[in-house]
Amino acid sequence: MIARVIVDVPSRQTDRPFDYEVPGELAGWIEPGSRVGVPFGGRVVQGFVIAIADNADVDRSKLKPIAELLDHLPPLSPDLIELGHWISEKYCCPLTVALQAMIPSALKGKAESFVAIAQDQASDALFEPDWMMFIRQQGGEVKLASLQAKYPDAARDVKAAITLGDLTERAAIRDRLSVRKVLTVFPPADRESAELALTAIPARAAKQREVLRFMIGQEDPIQLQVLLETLSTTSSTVRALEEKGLLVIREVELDRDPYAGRAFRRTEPLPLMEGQQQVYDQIADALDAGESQVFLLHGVTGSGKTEVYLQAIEHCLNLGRQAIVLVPEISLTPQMVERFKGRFGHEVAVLHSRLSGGERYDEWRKIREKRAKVAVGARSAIFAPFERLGLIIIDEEHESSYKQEESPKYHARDVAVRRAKQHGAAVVLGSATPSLESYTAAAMTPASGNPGRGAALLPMPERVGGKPMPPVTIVDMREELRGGNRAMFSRPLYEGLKKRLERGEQSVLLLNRRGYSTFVMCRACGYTAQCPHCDIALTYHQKSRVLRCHYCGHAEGSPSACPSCESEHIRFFGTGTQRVEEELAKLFPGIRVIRMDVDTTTEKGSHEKWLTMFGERKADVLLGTQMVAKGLDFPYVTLVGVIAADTSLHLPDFRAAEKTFQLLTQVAGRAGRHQLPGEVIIQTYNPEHYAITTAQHHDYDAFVKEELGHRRQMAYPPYCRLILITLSHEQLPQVINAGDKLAALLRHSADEAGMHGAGLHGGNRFIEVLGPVASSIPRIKDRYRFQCMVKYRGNVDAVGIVREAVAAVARPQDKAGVQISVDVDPQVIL
Ligand SMILES: Nc1ncnc2c1ncn2[C@@H]1O[C@H](COP(=O)(O)OP(=O)(O)OP(=O)(O)O)[C@@H](O)[C@H]1O
Ligand SMILES: [Zn+2]
Ligand SMILES: [Zn+2]
Repeated sequence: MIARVIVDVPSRQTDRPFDYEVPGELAGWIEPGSRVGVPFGGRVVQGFVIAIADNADVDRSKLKPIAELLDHLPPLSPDLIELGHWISEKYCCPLTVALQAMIPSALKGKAESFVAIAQDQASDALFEPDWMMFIRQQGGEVKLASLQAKYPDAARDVKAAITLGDLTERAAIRDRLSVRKVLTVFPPADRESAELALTAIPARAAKQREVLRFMIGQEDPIQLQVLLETLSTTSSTVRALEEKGLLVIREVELDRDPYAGRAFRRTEPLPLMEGQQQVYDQIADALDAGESQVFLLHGVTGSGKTEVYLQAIEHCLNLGRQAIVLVPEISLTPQMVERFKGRFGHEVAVLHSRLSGGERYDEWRKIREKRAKVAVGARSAIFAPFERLGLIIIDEEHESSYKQEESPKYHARDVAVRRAKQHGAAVVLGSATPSLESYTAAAMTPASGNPGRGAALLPMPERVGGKPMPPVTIVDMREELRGGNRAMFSRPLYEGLKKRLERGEQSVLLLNRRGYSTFVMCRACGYTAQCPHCDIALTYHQKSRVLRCHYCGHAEGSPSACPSCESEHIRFFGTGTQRVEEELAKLFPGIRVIRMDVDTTTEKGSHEKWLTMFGERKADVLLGTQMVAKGLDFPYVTLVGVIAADTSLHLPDFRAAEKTFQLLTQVAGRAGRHQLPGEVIIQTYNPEHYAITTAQHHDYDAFVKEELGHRRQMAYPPYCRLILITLSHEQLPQVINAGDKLAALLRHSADEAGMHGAGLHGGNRFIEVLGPVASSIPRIKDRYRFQCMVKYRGNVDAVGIVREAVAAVARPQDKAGVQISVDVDPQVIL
């Protein structure tokens, strides 16, 4: 039997399967998806079996055997392997990179060396060195690392022993983490005879009696440590009972449950509102039909999308299938998790990056071992290893965080559609502000009947219970300035906050973080602190008083005088949110403010802590960045204020207006969701910009119409697709050279395909190559960066053209060569 293995050596030359012999004893265990250790280039590396074959492509006698099998259940299934091929093709990355992205990082093993005493080495206690005795004591084999640690002076002897063949060396893959096991005590199986034995225990062994009596009355096994603490006894007492055969102590696999000890109040399905019911029925029909179908659920904020998700999932589970729910990392708040745990209890596995590696691994195992039926998580939860997937929900589908920024640069939305096809599952993309890509795809297909290849649009234009959308006031900050107000709060926002304080209601304040970053500036000469390795300003961290670069991690102390003009008028601007907080305290003495930004939410569980506090009305204002804009549902929030709406409008990104509109609409949606009516105040310097005026009127359609006009004119998505190619090198001429070469190759291929050239944007099929130009951050980590952009439309294999051109320019063997990275459908263009 031959196994085709993809080795975990991500490079272009190794991006193909290698054949290995399956040793007889592993034949029954190895299957496609198995994780194995294989000899490769003189070491042992991890790999995935992607196929089993009878015959090898090469001379079979030359094949090496698989060294080891790493898990008893293969972590990947054939459908995930197929998905991996698709990702590697579509997003231009090695297959191993795509496969690695699908499994928890705990399973990214690394090789470890072991040394063993050779079979024919007889024991010679008199003359054997200590280290040899040590290996014998350990059962004949030890980790090389532990031998090195214990006998640092023996290196020469050990090496000699290996050369002579007295010791053999073996490599194996070790996982970063393993299953956590704890000693657990089991109650006596036969309680009657245990009662008898109890009477036979002598009175002086009172502790033993107490433990046994306790265990007889115990229904479930109990962790040894807990037992010892409960009865304040020692393990020798329990061991004594074990020796008498009265109790059993065994190692039991433990799940590191991040939500352990948390009681989630069970919720029942709510009777659906009419709008919800219509949407639900369509999704349920698709689930019943078991055919893959994509829906775009366009529901305004507070329209009750989550309840529709919950009931659709319930229907899916009743059909014996499983469901995945993706939510943006930032809104994967306890409030959100609670809603799913509250409905489906233990059947929910939660996967997000704030869990430790071990916790994430255990949640993943719950899915793998069929103990969980619903996975709620961020982007990578799309790979949850379910076998019969029925439903995939992507909440806030417009969020750019669904696109992974490092390789594999996949978009979870596109992967979801592909996975759903494999399983005959339904996909529900939900948003109050759908991305233009999804919306145009859905708008072209009718909501009922056969939706063909696109998505079916499911509108929910009204809030639950007919509650009105909150009125939005736009404040022109230029007018405020002309009127003599130079503060960061306009008069209407100041009045609004004051009123809320008087009434004991709550406010949410959003600071659009981008552009408001923290920096150091000299007031005398205008000097700003720059990273010496990247062409970008350093960020000031007030807590630690250091200047840090967000791209390369460079850190330095903050200067007390200007390095450029030696003036002492150098100012450190704290984070925008810190400044707002200070201002609030000045204006409203005694005001209780919760500030949520990167600085206050790094600690584990801090999100939860702040939101719980706010929910308990222990604060008047929740102030924060993007993270306060999404998903929150608090009944006493009656005012939402946006401090500066336009900081994101002028970014060099064709999606700037779309992102601004989405953010404003989302945050406005936090107000007046329950009994109390809400109000929204947006401060801006661009009051007539359509992204702001349409957000004011909650008018998604008007925004889309205007924005699509611009996109069509400039030939940007959704009117075409993009591939961004970034080249980098430490030497500027090298990057420029490689960039020119790459662009020339791309243009040549495009011409050959007969489709190159400007002015073709009107056609149904075109491909255009832009650049090379310097990236908008021209240098990161001492590497200069240039980029080319490929725009294309229609039935063109642009990815194929790019792949070939990149392969021709890049020399992967040459580590010092120009690095080229390809981003298909980029979300961030920097
Ligand atoms: N059928 C229903 N009957 C009564 N209340 C409901 C119903 N459906 C939802 N709700 C309530 O309405 C409120 C808003 O619902 P939900 O949070 O699901 O809206 P949403 O569309 O997800 O909003 P957003 O996009 O703003 O997060 C919640 O408090 C929810 O409990
Ligand atoms: Zn830097
Ligand atoms: Zn200066």
